[in-house]
Amino acid sequence: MDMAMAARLGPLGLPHAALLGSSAAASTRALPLAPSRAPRLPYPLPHFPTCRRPSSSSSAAAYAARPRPRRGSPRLLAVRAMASGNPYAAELAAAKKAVTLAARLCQAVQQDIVHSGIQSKADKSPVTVADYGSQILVSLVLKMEVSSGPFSLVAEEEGILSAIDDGKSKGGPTGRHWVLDPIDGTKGFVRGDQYAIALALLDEGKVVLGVLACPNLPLSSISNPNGSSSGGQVGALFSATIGCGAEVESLDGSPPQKISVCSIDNPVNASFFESYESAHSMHDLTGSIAEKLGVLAPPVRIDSQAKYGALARGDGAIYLRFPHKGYKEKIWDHAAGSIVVTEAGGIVTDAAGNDLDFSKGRFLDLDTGIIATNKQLMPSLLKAVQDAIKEKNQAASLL
Ligand SMILES: Nc1ncnc2c1ncn2[C@@H]1O[C@H](COP(=O)(O)OS(=O)(=O)O)[C@@H](OP(=O)(O)O)[C@H]1O
Ligand SMILES: [Mg+2]
Repeated sequence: MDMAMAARLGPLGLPHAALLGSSAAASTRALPLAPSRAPRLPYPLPHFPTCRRPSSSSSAAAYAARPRPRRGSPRLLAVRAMASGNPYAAELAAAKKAVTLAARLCQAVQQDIVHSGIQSKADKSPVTVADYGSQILVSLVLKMEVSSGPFSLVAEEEGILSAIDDGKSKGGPTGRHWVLDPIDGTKGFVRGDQYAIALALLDEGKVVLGVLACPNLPLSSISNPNGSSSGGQVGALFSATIGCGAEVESLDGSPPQKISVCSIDNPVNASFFESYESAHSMHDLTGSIAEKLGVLAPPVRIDSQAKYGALARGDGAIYLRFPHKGYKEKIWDHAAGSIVVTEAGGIVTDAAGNDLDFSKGRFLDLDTGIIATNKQLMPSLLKAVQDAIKEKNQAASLL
């Protein structure tokens, strides 16, 4: 993000409110929800990964002429999984469908919340409807589309309704577990700002797939709002599968585009993302890290894992997250976002430079905070982080 753009972010500490098109009228569309007649679901056109498509023209012609089963059928998913060479292709397609559908529900509810001004009242029921509704939709779609083996879902919302009891799984180092945050960035959602539906798959303790639906994030870079090639389209779907790279497409189903983190190697040209809520990340510490590193641009504050998506496509160079003492990070707040960034060529670690370990159950066991950037900036970022933490601890010990 350049300095001119940073200066346009506005004086109220609400950079994304203006920049990211966060007014409900501009950024959300009232899309029709699923008809109640299950199991017919209004799926968007599926897109499939392109890890190893045939490259020669004759094999491409044979590929194009292959017998085509009914769109969306389990057999089609299996055939495409084999053709693409991506062992998680069926799961990826199902995950994209699931979060796209959940995003439609959330968009409709957010529009209602913002229009009715309900966010200022004590009544939390619309958020609850969207949260549980999102989880139920994702759970149902995954169960319908990915039938092999036992179904295990680690999700933010546990219990309450028997229909979402699937969210009670504890995760862990063995087997496959879906990891879901049905609305990540609830505060942003209620404010009418950024949020995400974040879904990942753990296989033997490793994140192998992640999808992030960001209904209010512009499809093109937020670092260059004037250079938009997507006609001001809002609503981005990020996805990544281990070893296959990361992609972004519109939530309306445009063809996926490969994405990669920025190649900035001088912190002077870097910008950094952090939590919108100061209760979720220590803005004084992140400010000190940025200063030590030599970052000149002010922080770009965005709710939810939309930050990981924006970082993965190079809208900014660095992501810093330092919760206040005692907070335990949950796996659903980072699983999808972290694989989108690493598959886009970035690095995600804790404050000590360790990889995030998603095999320990519902929580991440990590040192102090989470940082992400490209390979060029990571060594100096780690040093700045450690220096800033030391300085903060020394100052605290003097009190
Ligand atoms: N006290 C505290 N400290 C740190 N983190 C917390 C805390 N409380 C909640 N959370 C989790 O933060 C998730 C959203 O945080 P983000 O940083 O992504 O967004 S935000 O800018 O703060 O809104 C948020 O996600 P959702 O609960 O899904 O909205 C929480 O999982
Ligand atoms: Mg969350």
